[in-house]
Amino acid sequence: MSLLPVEEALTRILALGTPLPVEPAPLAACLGRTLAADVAAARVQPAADLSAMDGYAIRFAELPGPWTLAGESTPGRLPDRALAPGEAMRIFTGAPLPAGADTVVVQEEIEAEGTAVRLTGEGPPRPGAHVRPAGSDFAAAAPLLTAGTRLGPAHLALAAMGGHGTLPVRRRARVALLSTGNELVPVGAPTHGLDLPASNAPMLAALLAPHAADAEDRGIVPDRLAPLARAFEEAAGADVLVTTGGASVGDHDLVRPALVQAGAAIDFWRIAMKPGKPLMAGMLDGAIVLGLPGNPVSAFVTARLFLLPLVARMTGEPAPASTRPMTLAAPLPATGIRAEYLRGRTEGDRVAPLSGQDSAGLATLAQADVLIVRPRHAPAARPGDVVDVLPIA
Ligand SMILES: Nc1nc2c(c(=O)[nH]1)N[C@H]1C(S)=C(S)[C@@H](COP(=O)(O)OP(=O)(O)OC[C@H]3O[C@@H](n4cnc5c(N)ncnc54)[C@H](O)[C@@H]3O)O[C@H]1N2
Ligand code: MOO
Repeated sequence: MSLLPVEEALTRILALGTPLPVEPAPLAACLGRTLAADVAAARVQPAADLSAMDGYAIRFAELPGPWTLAGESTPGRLPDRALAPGEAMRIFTGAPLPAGADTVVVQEEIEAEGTAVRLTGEGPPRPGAHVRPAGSDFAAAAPLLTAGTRLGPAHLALAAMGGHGTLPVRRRARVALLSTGNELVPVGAPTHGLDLPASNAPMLAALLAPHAADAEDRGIVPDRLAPLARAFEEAAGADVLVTTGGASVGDHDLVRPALVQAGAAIDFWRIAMKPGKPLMAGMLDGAIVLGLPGNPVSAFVTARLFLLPLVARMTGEPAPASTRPMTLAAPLPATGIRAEYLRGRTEGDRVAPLSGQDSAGLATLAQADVLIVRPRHAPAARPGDVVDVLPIA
């Protein structure tokens, strides 16, 4: 039995995925997304010289006054007249300066009685004081955001102020999840006897969520060829079809034959890793198919290693964190023909494997914050040796 090395499996899976089209998405849907094209301002900000304070618009050269009151300026509309010599206009924060004015005196330094406006304080220190000049935030067509920016709240606000209600990002990936197995029952349903909650679907949906991928749970399919093939045909409209279970060599492991019956082209099956050996990849009617093992930990590890980088490539999002070196706090045995991904827990700058590495053990998975990556044919490792770890929490 030949098992594909992990690196080659990843290369072949990534080769199946092409970046999804760039489309305008509403700002509310863009938080955390990666901008797919440069964005320029569609307007000038501020659109005119605006007051930064509540007070009086004057000519700086006419200080220290006094002035005659000449109407008022409020935000959102231009004053209906210019400032004549010797005049001051009442003005509010965010309101445009009348033509002829160049400075604002704050109202705390003014005494106004009827139309007489008098300076009571020191007055503005320089021409242009308390004025936000037109275009001082950004000019028309100014570059606002560059492609590749991970969009945060401030970027979204800047885009909105720049006149944009949408931003160009790659379309989110639609990932159909199919759980296979006669023993499975929906999550949260009462279990009788040997019923098993289909825990892989919520786990995979949660893994996918930060990577701009929407999981569509297509439910549970029994281990029978015809219903499996039918479910695969129906799910093929998704960008990626992910199955869990039925991927191994048992008599009830029918995912591969059912995929073939549905018309899928299988790229590879079975890889040199533990857990995760029965991984399968292929194409079905334009959808990429990943057949993950049913064991919950095997499904988690293969999704982390192969599914997440695939959707990140398709959606234009950064690939999930890669490995980093760390010092081992406990010994590890030599590995064989499969690379091993052990649930580990870090403490300070050291990492230790958790006890109990069975592929079905979710309690251990929930305690782990990294996978300790051990290459194939690695010699035994001792405390103090450096190993690669992959963050999972
Ligand atoms: N003779 C051999 N037996 C097995 C081999 C092998 O090479 N030769 N490989 C083993 C390895 S490695 C793995 S991993 C498992 C995976 O097999 P399958 O992908 O066919 O998974 P199932 O048999 O359907 O299920 C395994 C296990 O996981 C439970 N399960 C299935 N689906 C879910 C789900 N959606 N949520 C939670 N748990 C699920 C299922 O009940 C089983 O207990 O095969 C070994 N066998
Ligand atoms: O490769 Mo399996 O995933 O060890 O249990």
